[in-house]
Amino acid sequence: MAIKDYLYANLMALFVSAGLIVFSLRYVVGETESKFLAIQGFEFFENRTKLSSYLTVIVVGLLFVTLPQRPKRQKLAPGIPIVGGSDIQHVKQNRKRFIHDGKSMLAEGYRKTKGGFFYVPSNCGERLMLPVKYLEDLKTAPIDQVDFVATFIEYLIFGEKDVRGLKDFQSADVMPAVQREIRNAFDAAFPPCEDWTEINVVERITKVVARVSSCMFGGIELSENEKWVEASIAFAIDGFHGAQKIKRYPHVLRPIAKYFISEIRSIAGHYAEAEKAAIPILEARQKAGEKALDLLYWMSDQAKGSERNMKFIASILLKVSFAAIHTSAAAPSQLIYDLCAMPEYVEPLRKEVESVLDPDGNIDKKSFGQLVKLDSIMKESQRFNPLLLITFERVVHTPYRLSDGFVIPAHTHIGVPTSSLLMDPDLYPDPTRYDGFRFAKIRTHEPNADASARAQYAASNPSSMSFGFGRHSCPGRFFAANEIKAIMGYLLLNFDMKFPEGKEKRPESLLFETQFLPNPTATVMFKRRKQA
Ligand code: HEM
Repeated sequence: MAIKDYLYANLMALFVSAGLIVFSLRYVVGETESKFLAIQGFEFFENRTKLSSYLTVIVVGLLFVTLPQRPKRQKLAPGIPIVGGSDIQHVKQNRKRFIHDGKSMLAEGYRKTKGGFFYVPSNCGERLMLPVKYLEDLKTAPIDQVDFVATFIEYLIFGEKDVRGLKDFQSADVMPAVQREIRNAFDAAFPPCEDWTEINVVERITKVVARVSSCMFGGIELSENEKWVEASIAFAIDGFHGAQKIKRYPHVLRPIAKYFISEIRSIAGHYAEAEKAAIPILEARQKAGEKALDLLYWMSDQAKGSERNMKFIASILLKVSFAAIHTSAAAPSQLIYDLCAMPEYVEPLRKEVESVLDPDGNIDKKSFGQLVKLDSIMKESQRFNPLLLITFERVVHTPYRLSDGFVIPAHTHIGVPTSSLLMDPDLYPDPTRYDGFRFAKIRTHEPNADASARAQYAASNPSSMSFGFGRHSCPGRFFAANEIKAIMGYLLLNFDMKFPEGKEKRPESLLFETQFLPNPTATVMFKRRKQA
């Protein structure tokens, strides 16, 4: 069976490899003249036998080295419906459809099964969508059986590293420095906006977020390092595009193919930039015995054994930026679009932010929790435009039995259809109505402290799955919540905004596989407010 799977999945690779072997063997016996190689001036290979031996060794080595990486064929659990039909023709069509229409496919599966099990075809096989009642069973499942890391094709490029420890980092302490940096970041990323000025929202807000997040990562020295900030933005983009390109290659060829993909080749440069930025900061602190409140200090302080290596710490910093920047930039971008479409929310939010400012014009540590309306509209904005349609994504490697006996077959991508849950009328009454203060009302009127806590932006629970759940739930969500509040607070107090004339429709989000991204080309007019 294993051999059959392997042949099936890597047929093309085997053809290519077999071709190369035949080619090299023919070379050994001297039946082929290589004019091409001669023209290209490969004098190095003066001896054809040598060349053929190299090729043979490379190809055979490649097959052996990559043999364990073969994809496993998936078996489907009996009786579970597949969105769009279960005959192979429809499944194949729907795998393609999922790339740009996954949201409605998930909604269909969720509606028809009333939140039960269903499969949704995708290019990583038929993904099994789980009812949320099983999250408790799975949240502590052994990592080698219910695997989080395997869901990220980017890890092929970046390598793996468990960064869960991040949840213990106290990000609230860096918020005063972060707020000072927000002013600098807007000055650098935004034009003066003395009059109405048209700005590409996603591009500029990503720059602001990258800089502000860098302040949390490594203080002002890191956030003012333009090369680092650029590298941290590009790392995620190259990682994403590189991963999309490498996915087109059979597993057996990926270890080689990655050297021919420009985005993946650029990644080495981003690591070098991370080292150039982080190592001098770490060294200076070590020399001076200096403590700091940022993530870099915290990581170096927590590092044990081989982790104490500065290059290693710099690489982790870059990987955290991958998880942090584009995710946190999406939220304010979507909220800006919402506020331009529903300007009636602007004044109440401004008033709330003004009411908690300290004499320096900052939001202090405790006051972030008092921004109930802002927190609420951030959550409502995320409910309508969740960054990820599916969360709690895992790969189940071996058959996994749930508490009621249902067995998830081996080699299955599982997940929760978050975008559909967020529109479930049993969880969110009148779900298609945008009610910016829906969660603020719950927090103000709900006597039950638990229900009130569940209505917070950073909550992670079976009805609020945007930050995942369980042992891999997003460790950066509390920082993200405060960072987005501080950025939106600054924007609300310092800018008026509106859609450009003739483009008043809220820009639609861009759907790609499981991602639902803020429209990357949309623009908004900004104008600086006159300070009283
Ligand atoms: C609004 C912004 C953000 C969103 C929507 C978001 C969403 C998520 C989601 C859905 C997961 C997977 C959880 C699961 O499958 O159970 C995750 C994991 C992760 N997030 Fe976030 N995230 C955000 C911001 C951040 C920030 C600011 C940081 C870092 C400072 C961060 C660091 C991480 C890390 C390191 C993981 C992997 C955790 C692990 O390996 O166990 N995220 N995030």
